[in-house]
Amino acid sequence: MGTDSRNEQAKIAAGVYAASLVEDGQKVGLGSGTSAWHFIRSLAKRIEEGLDIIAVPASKASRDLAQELNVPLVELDDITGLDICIDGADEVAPDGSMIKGGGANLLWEKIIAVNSAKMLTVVDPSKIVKTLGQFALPIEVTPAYYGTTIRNIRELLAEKGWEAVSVERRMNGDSPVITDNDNFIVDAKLETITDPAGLAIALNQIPGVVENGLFPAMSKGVIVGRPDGTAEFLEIGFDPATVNA
Ligand SMILES: O=C[C@H](O)[C@H](O)[C@H](O)COP(=O)(O)O
Repeated sequence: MGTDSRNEQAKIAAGVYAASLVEDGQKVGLGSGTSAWHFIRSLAKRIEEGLDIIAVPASKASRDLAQELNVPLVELDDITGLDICIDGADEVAPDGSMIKGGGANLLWEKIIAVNSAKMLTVVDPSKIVKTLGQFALPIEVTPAYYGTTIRNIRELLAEKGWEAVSVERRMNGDSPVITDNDNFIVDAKLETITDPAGLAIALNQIPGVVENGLFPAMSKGVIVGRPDGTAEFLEIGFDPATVNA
């Protein structure tokens, strides 16, 4: 089995495990990305079997998938918060801090995460890290004056001593990647991210930055799937060495 296919099997296992944790009557946040979509598929099967929940999607793609699978959707604005939200991550550290936005979704995801009583993360083992920062940090910015915003991001990082390797607008061939909110994504590759909370706050002070993909200490538990179809629930404070051993 190739690495991609092994990771896919692991993501399916994490999604199935996560869906088994959802309880009748809950209001559920549906994350985005390939791992979260496996969760949505598995949740849809449980709904077919009688599970009674309502859900809010964290991206247009997740909304489309949920609608196709007859998952009952409501507007977040019409309810007061969610019981649980299940989402993927590009990196997750032992304190529950994450980098998200590898698929250009982060703004709806963050709104949903902060309005959920509990956020759980579904990943394959490759996403578990000791310290965030191998993955370039996605930052959603307005198209208006994005070049100036990128310059301001570079200046902020230099000023704070957060060594940046590169800060670039994300492209898809010759076209900029456009988010669900018609914004651009800027990917900031840092040497390492030692202060996710401080960096997240500082980035959001820059006019033109809509939101960033740092989710500091937000996850309340990590479900790691494995290529053999098993999955493990990691409490926050887990030892990353045991995951990739
Ligand atoms: O923008 C995408 C989201 O933040 C995803 O949850 C994240 O990129 C992880 O996606 P995947 O499960 O496909 O690796």
